Amino acid sequence: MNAKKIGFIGLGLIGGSIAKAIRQYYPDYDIIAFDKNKESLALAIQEGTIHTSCSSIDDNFRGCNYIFLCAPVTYNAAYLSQLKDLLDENCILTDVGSVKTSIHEEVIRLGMEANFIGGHPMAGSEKSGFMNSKAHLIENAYYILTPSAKVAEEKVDAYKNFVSSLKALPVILDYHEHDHITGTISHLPHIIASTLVNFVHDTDSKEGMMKALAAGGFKDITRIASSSPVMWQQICLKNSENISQILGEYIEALSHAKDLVDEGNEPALYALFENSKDYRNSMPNGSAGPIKKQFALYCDIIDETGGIATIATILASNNISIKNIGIIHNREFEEGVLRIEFYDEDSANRASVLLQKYRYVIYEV
Ligand SMILES: NC(=O)C1=CN([C@@H]2O[C@H](COP(=O)(O)OP(=O)(O)OC[C@H]3O[C@@H](n4cnc5c(N)ncnc54)[C@H](O)[C@@H]3O)[C@@H](O)[C@H]2O)C=CC1
Ligand SMILES: O=C(O)C(=O)Cc1ccc(O)cc1
Repeated sequence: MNAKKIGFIGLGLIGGSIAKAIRQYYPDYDIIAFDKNKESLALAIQEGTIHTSCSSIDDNFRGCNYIFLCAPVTYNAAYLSQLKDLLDENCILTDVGSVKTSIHEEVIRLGMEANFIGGHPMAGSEKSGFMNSKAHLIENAYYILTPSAKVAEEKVDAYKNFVSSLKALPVILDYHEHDHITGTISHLPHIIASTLVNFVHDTDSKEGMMKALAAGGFKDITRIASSSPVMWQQICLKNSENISQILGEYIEALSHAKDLVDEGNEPALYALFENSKDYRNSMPNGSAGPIKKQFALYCDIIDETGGIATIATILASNNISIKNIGIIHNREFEEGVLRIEFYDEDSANRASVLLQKYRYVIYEV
């Protein structure tokens, strides 16, 4: 296959991860990038992820087969006009933004539909920047494509195949539908997480007891409150209609929950938690989806020197690699447990069987 030229505008967590995946699967492709952060570009050159770092959207971008817009959503749309005269007829112009209607509207306004296929990898994290990017970030994750009305079928097929070749799972969606779906399953949860964290901050005592005692449940549902403020500011500005409507409906759901508490409505409160438990448990547990599945188990451990080393040795001598390991102290595990994270499900299952053989008590959460 002919080596292709790929351009990136924005080389942070997502741009960097896609560039690294391309470098891994297509080592001979020419990758060029522009980012306002010069240090990221220097690091990407040094690591061999990109060949050319650009100080603006300049002539280097001519002749690209693909151009990925990977900056926060407002900037992606703002850069389209600078790209217009640099695109070949065959170039596939795409973005990775979390909101799609606004960029499609700008593409239509500028007459760039024949080149544009919107994109959105449903993978990421609360971390940002090139230094946190990873070649396998999009692996097994759904990758939504929103083709423009006037883009040729062959371009859509080529892009779908390219996404699959990077081990992501392409899904075609209408861009309006995309913004309603992500408004509900991604944008609303981020707003809930951030307002909840701020609520604790604002209502906590001077001594910060709430902060000190915040348990696993609070931390689980607020992890994403640590995400990039500029990215989420721009998502809220660009998907405001959907988010406002969805927030309105969600506030009604919260208000209904308050009514049940005020009434002391036993059956309805039970049903609230039973329904959520059943539906949450029915969600696929594969690695695809916005939150990558973590393959972790929890293990009781006596707090003594060498305790962790013994477990690490048992696992290592059975060729099971540990991704992360650490002691957790919270209300669920009063005595403190060891949390061990693995790279895949098979390793987690083998570790569980093995450690139980050595009489460790294992919790799979
Ligand atoms: N973080 C996540 O989990 C996900 C983010 N996205 C989308 O991906 C896009 C990028 O997000 P991340 O990579 O997470 O953010 P990031 O903050 O890690 O990367 C953004 C990059 O764009 C650069 N940048 C910012 N403003 C710029 C400008 N005006 N000109 C040139 N470069 C500029 C930054 O220096 C940074 O390197 C956003 O549109 C976001 O909506 C999509 C899926 C997941
Ligand atoms: O960290 C997480 O779990 C996320 O939710 C990441 C994420 C953030 C923004 C997106 O548009 C898609 C995925």
